[in-house]
Formats: sequence, C-alpha cells, structure tokens
Amino acid sequence: MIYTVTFNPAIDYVVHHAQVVLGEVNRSSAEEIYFGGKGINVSAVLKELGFRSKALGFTAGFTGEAIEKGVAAMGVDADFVRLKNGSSRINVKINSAEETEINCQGPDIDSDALDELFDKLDKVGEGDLLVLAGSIPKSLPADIYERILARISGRGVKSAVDATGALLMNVLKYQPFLVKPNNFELGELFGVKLNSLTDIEKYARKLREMGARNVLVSMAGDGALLVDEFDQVHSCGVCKGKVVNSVGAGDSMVAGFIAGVLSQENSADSQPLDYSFALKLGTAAGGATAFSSGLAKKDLIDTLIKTL
Ligand SMILES: Nc1ncnc2c1ncn2[C@@H]1O[C@H](COP(=O)(O)OP(=O)(O)O)[C@@H](O)[C@H]1O
Ligand SMILES: O=P(O)(O)OC[C@H]1O[C@](O)(COP(=O)(O)O)[C@@H](O)[C@@H]1O
Repeated sequence: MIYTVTFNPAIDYVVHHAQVVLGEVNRSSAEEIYFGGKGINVSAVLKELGFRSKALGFTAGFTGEAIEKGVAAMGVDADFVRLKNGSSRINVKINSAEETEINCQGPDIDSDALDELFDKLDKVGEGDLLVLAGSIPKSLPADIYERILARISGRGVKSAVDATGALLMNVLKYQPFLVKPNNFELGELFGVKLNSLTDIEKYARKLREMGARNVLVSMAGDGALLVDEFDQVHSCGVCKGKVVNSVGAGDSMVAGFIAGVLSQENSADSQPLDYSFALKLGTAAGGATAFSSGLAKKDLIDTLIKTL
C-alpha cells in the first residue's frame, strides 16, 4: 500500500487576473477551487495512474471538512486526523502573466493529534511506500519527518520526501528512496545559487552522498535531472503544450515517478529498474498538470509520455 502524509492540506484558490497591481483593488476574471496539499495531490495523480493510496494528514474547521469531501469526491481513500481548533488553510494562487502563490501557515497540531497520526503510521509495514510531502505548521519542530522515518525504520518501508530546508535535510540519514527538490530548493539547501546543469548535478549528488537513494531535481519549464540509486544521471526536457496552471506539477512528477518505479517492480520480468522510464512518466504527469486547470488526467499523461 502507498500512504501519503500531508501535514498541511489546503484549499487552493486559483485567481485569474491579467495583471495584479500591488496597493490597488484588483478584480479577478475567474476563480477556481481545488483541494490539495502536496501528499493529497500525489494521491490524486497516483489514482489517475492506477495506483491506490491512502491519504493521511490533518484537517481542521470548515475548510478541513471541505477538503475531506473534495478528496473523497476525487476517489482518493483518506484517513485524516481532525484537529479540534483552527481551520485548514486556503492557499491563494494568482494566475497572471506569471504565477504567484501565497501559501499560508495552517492550523497548529497538538500532541494528541500527532499521537493519532503516529498510531495510524504504525500500520505501515513491509513493502509499503510512505510519501511525506509539503510544509508543516510552525507549531511543529523541523525534525518531525525525521521522527516518522525513525519510527518506521527497519520495517521494510520505502519513503519519498518532498520538503524543503531542514525538514528535508534531517531525513537523509534514513536513506529515503526519493527526494524531489526543485532547482531553487536544492540551492537553498546548500546556501548557493545554482546556475548550470553541472551545478545542479553536483548538489544532487551531494544529497545522494548524504543518504538519499534517488534525487530528482525538477526545473519547471526547463525539465528535470535525476541522479538514480546506481549513481547514473538522467535528464529529461519537458513536454510541449500551453501552460494553464502549473500548481501541482511537482507533486504530479513525484506521483508519476513513483508509478513508473512501481509498475516495473510489479511486472513479471526481472529486468533492472529503468529509471529513465520513471523520469519520463514523472515528466509527462508534471506536464499534464501544467497544461490543465486542475491536476493531470490519465489520457493527457498517456498522450504526453509518447512524445518524450
Ligand atoms: N511550464 C512547463 N512546461 C512543461 N512542463 C512543465 C512546466 N512546468 C512544470 N512542468 C513539468 O513538471 C515538473 C515539475 O515542475 P516544477 O515546477 O519544477 O515542480 P515544483 O512545483 O515542485 O517546483 C517539471 O520538471 C516539468 O516536467
Ligand atoms: O505545503 P506547502 O509547501 O506550503 O505547499 C502546498 C501547496 O503546494 C501544492 O501542493 C502544489 O505543489 P507543487 O506546485 O510544488 O506541486 C498546492 O496544492 C499547495 O497549495
């Protein structure tokens, strides 16, 4: 079973406006609402690709209820811990000449709620895959992902971590199967500005040396670079299409990559893993989301992967 954990689910409120002017009243031309947060998005795209998962995490207040209903309507199994106080966040995504995001803090998570999540995680075992994705509310310490991986260590669980800063750095010693920073996040991890593919490869390799098994660095419209667990480097450009809304492209890439790996592991022939296929499926899923108003749908992913 695949489990995704979203500590900080969100209603993504996408606002379309030709040009936003700070300090003035701006009126949008259209709005859309999506139910997201990184782990939830990964679960939704995995479902499109034929993989069942269970979405775990925390919800609160009326926005949390809406997220629970929205996730159920997407056909994703979920088992969220309901917080007693606060409301799940509403993240504002301004779709203008450029895309601008305001990702909010989210409700505090108390120790009882955290214990409830840990109880659920005690069911995760041999052969399962656990995805820890997204930010955490400021009430939690930056070692929380590390504590989860410590707790499941030795149980034969693969993990994928999509997070930034210390939250990501702290898990490397648990040898996560996959980490997926984007190029800016990779630079921030080491306090450097990455100006070339050579730089990106150098720092992706550093994450491998520090413990990550596969390091996938996404670069939005410039594609992605993977240093795989055999220390092989793969790069992939992007699919061609008209960008509609790239919110969730990174999460879709994570889902596509995981689906690309699992589909090979589940197949009868015992060929070594073809990581370039997993990278292509991730790229097609990321592109399909960037070219859609919501998350990627299977038909478009299937069409796009044939172009890579
Ligand atoms: N403008 C785009 N055109 C085509 N593909 C894109 C575009 N933006 C994102 N993608 C695809 O989605 C992947 C992940 O996007 P990215 O923006 O790097 O992730 P994140 O949201 O995590 O920063 C990219 O590597 C690419 O394959
Ligand atoms: O938890 P964070 O880092 O604040 O990110 C949450 C936001 O990222 C998203 O999961 C989209 O992420 P990506 O664009 O990186 O794939 C949104 O659904 C959500 O609003």
